[in-house]
Amino acid sequence: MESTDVLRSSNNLQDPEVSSRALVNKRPCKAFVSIRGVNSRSGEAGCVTRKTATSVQISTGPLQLDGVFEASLEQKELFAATGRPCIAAVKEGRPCGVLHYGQSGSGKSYTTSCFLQLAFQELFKGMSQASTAPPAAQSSSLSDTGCDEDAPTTVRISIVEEYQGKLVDLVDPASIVQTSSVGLSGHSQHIISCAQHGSQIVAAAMEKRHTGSHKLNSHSSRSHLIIMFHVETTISPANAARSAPAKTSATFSLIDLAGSEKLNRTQTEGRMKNEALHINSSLSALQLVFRQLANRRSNHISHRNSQLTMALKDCLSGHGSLNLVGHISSDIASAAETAATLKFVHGARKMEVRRSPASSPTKKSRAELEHANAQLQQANRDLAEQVETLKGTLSSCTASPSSVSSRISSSLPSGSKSSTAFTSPGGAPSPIASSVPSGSKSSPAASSSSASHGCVCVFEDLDRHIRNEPPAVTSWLSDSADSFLWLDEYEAAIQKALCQKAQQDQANTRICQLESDVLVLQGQLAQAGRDAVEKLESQASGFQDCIRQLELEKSLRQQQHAENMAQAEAKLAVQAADFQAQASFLQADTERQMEEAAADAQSRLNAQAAETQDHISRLERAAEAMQQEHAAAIEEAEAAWQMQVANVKVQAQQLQECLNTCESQNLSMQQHHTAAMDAAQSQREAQAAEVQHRLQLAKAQQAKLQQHFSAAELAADSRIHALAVNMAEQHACIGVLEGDRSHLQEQQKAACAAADRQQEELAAAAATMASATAAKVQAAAETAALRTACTLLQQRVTRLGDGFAAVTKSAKGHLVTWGLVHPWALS
Ligand SMILES: Nc1ncnc2c1ncn2[C@@H]1O[C@H](COP(=O)(O)OP(=O)(O)OP(=O)(O)O)[C@@H](O)[C@H]1O
Repeated sequence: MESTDVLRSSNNLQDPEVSSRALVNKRPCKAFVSIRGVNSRSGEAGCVTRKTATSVQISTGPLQLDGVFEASLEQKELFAATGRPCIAAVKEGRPCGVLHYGQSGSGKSYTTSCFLQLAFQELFKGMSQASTAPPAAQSSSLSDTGCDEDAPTTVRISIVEEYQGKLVDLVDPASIVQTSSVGLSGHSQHIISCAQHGSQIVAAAMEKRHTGSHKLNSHSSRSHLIIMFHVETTISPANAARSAPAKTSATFSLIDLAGSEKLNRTQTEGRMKNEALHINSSLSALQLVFRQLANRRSNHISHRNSQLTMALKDCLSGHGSLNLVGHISSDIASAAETAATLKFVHGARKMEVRRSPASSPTKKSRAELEHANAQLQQANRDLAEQVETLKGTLSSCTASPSSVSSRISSSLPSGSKSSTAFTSPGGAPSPIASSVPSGSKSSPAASSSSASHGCVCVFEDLDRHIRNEPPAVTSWLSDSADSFLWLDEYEAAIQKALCQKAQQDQANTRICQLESDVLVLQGQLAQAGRDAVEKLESQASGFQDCIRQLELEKSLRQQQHAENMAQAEAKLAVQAADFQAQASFLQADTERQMEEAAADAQSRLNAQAAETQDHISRLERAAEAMQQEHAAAIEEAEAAWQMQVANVKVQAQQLQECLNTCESQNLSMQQHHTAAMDAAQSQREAQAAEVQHRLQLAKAQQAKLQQHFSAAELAADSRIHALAVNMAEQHACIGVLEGDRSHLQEQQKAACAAADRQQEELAAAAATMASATAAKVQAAAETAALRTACTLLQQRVTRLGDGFAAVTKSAKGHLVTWGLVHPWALS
């Protein structure tokens, strides 16, 4: 269905009238996109691709739109689909708009500038087609610039920007642009006569537009640009015969929005950040209006939230229509912005124009009247300007006819400035010549010098002749054309003058018409004002009556209130007495009830006391049983405890015995060591004494021997001689003594060796004693360890005793808590 529509609309692109009708008859808003970046037809990857002529492919699937275009290839096609139908519609009197929306740097301003050139071409092409003037007049009305000055369509342009919440007229900055109930007002309007003229105005205005540079665009628009083409079309008589209005007027708005910006992507600061905030806020207001229009349940449309939405009001209400062009980039980095733009553009297709509130008779007629009044005032101003210009021209002609004549004569070829200028080729006086006063028949130059009223008379006569005998004048002019070429130019001048006069007449007629319209409107307004005043007066008198009635009602109600109060007081007194009686009755009743309750409570208490007693005895029995159980349990626990204590004691005794054994061992070791030491000492002393004794014996023997030797020597001396005999004997005796002495020496050596052995034995005994000492130390350490173990065991015994006491106590506590035993029973 959608694609068929689009096919049809693309066929209709060649026929603006048909497509414009379609545009108005269908949804008020159509959505298009222009993709920039990757060439989607080449199949390169991007966040969005062109699927068909009316759909795009995004990550979530295809998205249906009214047209999809490649920014780099299809600017003209985009204009043909969006701008051209609008221009055709606006010529039929229906307001239209093209809105360029998208992220910063997506190509909105670039496309808008292309659109402007194409729109100018389209506007003026349309004009020449619509013109009903004869071809000769058309060609003659084209000026040197190619501008069509006589076309039946008037195009006025206004260029306004919304910058930081303010509206600025970019063509005439002195104008104060405001919003009104019909959209924007107060902006200057400038008639454009041709595309070139329009381009010049736009170029001058664009220089004043606020722009700035940021990361995404070095020439970024900082304002929303609103270009309005106010188009007034005069419908030809043929059309008028079909009962169409003679004149239509509507506005075509071309809007280049500033780019929606994410501050972190553009990285703007200071003034530009502020601008971005304003831009985003007015874009939000626009999105809100679009959402409200798309939501059928929304009755209020917030056009007044921003100037931008007020500028679009015309297109989004009544018979208006809007073509929304979303500019997107297929660049992956811009995927989020592209998705947001597509969402907005696609959502806009659901919009519906609200006709009900706007078409309420009073509002509609008032808005229309205001609009018509504004248009008439503007037209009046324009016409007054034109009349002034024409008057100026005429007065200059009247004041110095010589200048006109001289202009005419200067435009004539030099050879033709003769007295035959106003005669026919055959010498016959031309109809013009015959009408020209005699003084002016010689030559234009002569006429300029001769008559002060010459030129005006010439024009008036010419006018009369042309009006009375146009065929004669035309045939005369055509006959003369070959021979007197200058007459062509003269004729052109005359034609031009006639045209100007006709324009003046037309303007005067239009002024009269407009003045009468204005008068009618003023009359209507005055009447409406009078009606309103009468209505207000009647309402005021109605209100007065109402007030009087209300006051009457108020006094009546006050009286009634006083009566009601008296009645209420009487009622209250009766009620108070009733209450008093009721209170005394209630008191007696309460006392009785209390007594009954007390008796009842007493009996219940007695029963409860008996029950409690019974319960107590039951509890006591239970407590006794519990106590017995508890005593048995305690006995059992104590027996277990005793056994445990006995075990521990046995262990302690064993340990003590072990300790005693160790100590006795230690003692015996000490005794053994002391005995060993004493034995060793006494043995050593005995040996030493024996050695000493033997030494003494040896010494005594040696002394004896010495004595004996001395006696022998003395005897020998005395017996020198005697001894000589006995010398051998003596020598033998000496040998024996020597043997004794060596024997004694050997004995001494043996005694020394025995003493050494004794010494070694003593050292061994000392070593034994040392090892015995070490064993004693070890035994002492073991004793200490045993003592520590004993202490620990004793502590454990103490702890176990404490634990047992705590367990017993808590068991008793539980018994008391559970009410199984009375505390006194435990105590
Ligand atoms: N279709 C296109 N072909 C070639 N160049 C383009 C095209 N569209 C945009 N550009 C270039 O890209 C740049 C940014 O474009 P433009 O200023 O139109 O973006 P913008 O959407 O209006 O941005 P902003 O919202 O910031 O004003 C300009 O230099 C413009 O010349």
